[in-house]
Amino acid sequence: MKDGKEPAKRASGLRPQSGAAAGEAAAEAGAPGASEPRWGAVVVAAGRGTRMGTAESKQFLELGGKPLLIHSLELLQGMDEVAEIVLVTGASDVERCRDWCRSYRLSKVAAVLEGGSERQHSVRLGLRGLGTEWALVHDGVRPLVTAAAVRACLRRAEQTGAAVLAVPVKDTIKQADEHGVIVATPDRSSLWAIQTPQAFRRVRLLEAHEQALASGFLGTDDAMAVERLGDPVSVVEGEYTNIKITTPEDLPYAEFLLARRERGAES
Ligand SMILES: Nc1ccn([C@@H]2O[C@H](COP(=O)(O)OP(=O)(O)OP(=O)(O)O)[C@@H](O)[C@H]2O)c(=O)n1
Ligand SMILES: C[C@](O)(CO)[C@H](O)COP(=O)(O)O
Repeated sequence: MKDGKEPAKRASGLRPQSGAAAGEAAAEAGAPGASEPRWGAVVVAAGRGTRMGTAESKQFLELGGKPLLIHSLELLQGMDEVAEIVLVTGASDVERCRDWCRSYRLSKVAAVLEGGSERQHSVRLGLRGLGTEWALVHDGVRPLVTAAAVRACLRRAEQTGAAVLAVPVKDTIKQADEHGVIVATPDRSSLWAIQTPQAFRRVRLLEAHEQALASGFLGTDDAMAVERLGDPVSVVEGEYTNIKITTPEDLPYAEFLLARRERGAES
């Protein structure tokens, strides 16, 4: 992986027309949906998965018979709101990701780009590859997000400018000092566990990430970059099943949730 400060390399055209260009063409032609907001998606998959500890990066491990990453790409591919997708991955994985995009017929994937050393850098590089007014950012390791949840997040962002999926915290949360002694118990009623997608006006999010880079700020999600500019970011209640595959026990749980979903039980 290269350092995030270098410019993003645009792929040599998995899909020739950018979402913005496609939207303009549709508007000119008076096509249905021409006036709908056109979303671009950055799917980040350039992490090393150190907490998972597998030789293969977790985003490429098999889930339900296909690489884990493909699940959320297929979901976004199927959503009318999404005009184009930029996939960001590690330097040595770009070619196999391009191959998968072709074989899984992910025609909305306009580019597969090389990411940066931190999630924040990967997002910024991905945003530079999009041409849409609105941008959502999704972790490639959250394969179980549903279209209903994504849609709710996008709709709220269109109303407020910025929105993220989240679920209310179920446990009591404690803050402990360096000796492991509790120092505070924040009021759980205002605490949310934050997920992706996170949705914004693309130019504002890019500006937020560029300012974060310039000032050496490193956040663990995209909202943090926007919050520090003073912009309000809304939380949209999502689903507890939208788990991030992070540690080994997450994978069999995801298999269970996927199988249950495929049997037609609740999501
Ligand atoms: N330099 C990075 C780091 C992370 N990510 C992506 O950001 C998402 C969330 O990150 P996380 O779960 O922390 O993934 P890893 O960084 O791979 O995991 P770990 O922290 O255990 O190494 C993942 O889809 C991951 O691939 C990325 O694109 N570029
Ligand atoms: C963005 C995120 O998914 C929100 O929960 C998360 O913060 C990214 O992963 P990490 O484990 O914090 O690196």
